[in-house]
Amino acid sequence: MFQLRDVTCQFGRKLAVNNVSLTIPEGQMVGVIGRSGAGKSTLLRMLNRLAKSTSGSIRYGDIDVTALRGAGLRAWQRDCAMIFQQFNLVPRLDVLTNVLLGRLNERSTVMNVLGLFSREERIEAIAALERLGIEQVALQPAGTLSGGQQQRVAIARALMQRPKVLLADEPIASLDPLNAKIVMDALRDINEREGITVIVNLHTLDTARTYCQRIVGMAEGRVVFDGAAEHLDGQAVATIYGTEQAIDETMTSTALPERQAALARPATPSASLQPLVLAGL
Ligand SMILES: Nc1ncnc2c1ncn2[C@@H]1O[C@H](COP(=O)(O)OP(=O)(O)OP(=O)(O)O)[C@@H](O)[C@H]1O
Repeated sequence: MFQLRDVTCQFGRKLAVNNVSLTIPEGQMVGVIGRSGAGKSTLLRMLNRLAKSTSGSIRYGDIDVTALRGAGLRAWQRDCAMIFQQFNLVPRLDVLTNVLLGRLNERSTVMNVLGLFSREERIEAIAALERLGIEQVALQPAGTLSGGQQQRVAIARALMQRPKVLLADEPIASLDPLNAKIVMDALRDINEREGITVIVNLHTLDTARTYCQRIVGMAEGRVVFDGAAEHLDGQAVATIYGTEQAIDETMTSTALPERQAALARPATPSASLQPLVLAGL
């Protein structure tokens, strides 16, 4: 489990995250919400050490995350995968290679320099793509895919890391509601089936309510709400978003009419061997 004690991150005079203490048991799906600038991204980035805390302690089980360096830090960043709003794929490389890049940290430098991936690694990458319903695009350049497809590739790449924790920094902020639903369903499925802890920053309140067992609300760097979705009442929302006015949650809704929702369900993975053949297996 994660244990954060009095964690602070300061940029110059700006306190991006201010004295945050949280305990996150393994296997939870946690939504972090708050206004722009509340400190959500900085909090997530400190968890996998893309950002360094200024003070306080972050532990994951026996690991003192804040003290990690070198090989220990690389191992942690493999265990703690992250996906981003802008997908961060290599657009000119094909989808399969992008997914295989999730394995780079575990391989020898020679294998990496030669760009060699084993048959087992390729099969695992195809299986990850199948699970997300996009195995048919395995050999297309990643940059030619739609945003929703690209985010699914990013999730497949994260799965290749065999992570213990999946951090998602506004993964649906650039997607339309249909693709947002596909991506959030995939994150929920990974959380439920593998028991991987998922911590996801969200702008849309109703998405947090629908998908997250636990919601953490941030305002000006501090945690101002921490509880179950059903306890997120009007007063809590006003504290998080700093407004007395009721927020119209349907404005940013990811809820879909039933017909569109049916379209959003990933197709059953095809029994066809075509992607494997295409991938040279
Ligand atoms: N590298 C940085 N250097 C200076 N200031 C930063 C840096 N990163 C974040 N900040 C500042 O810290 C505060 C928190 O930023 P952060 O990106 O964590 O907020 P956020 O809640 O994720 O916002 P958004 O929803 O817009 O992404 C903001 O005021 C931001 O300008």
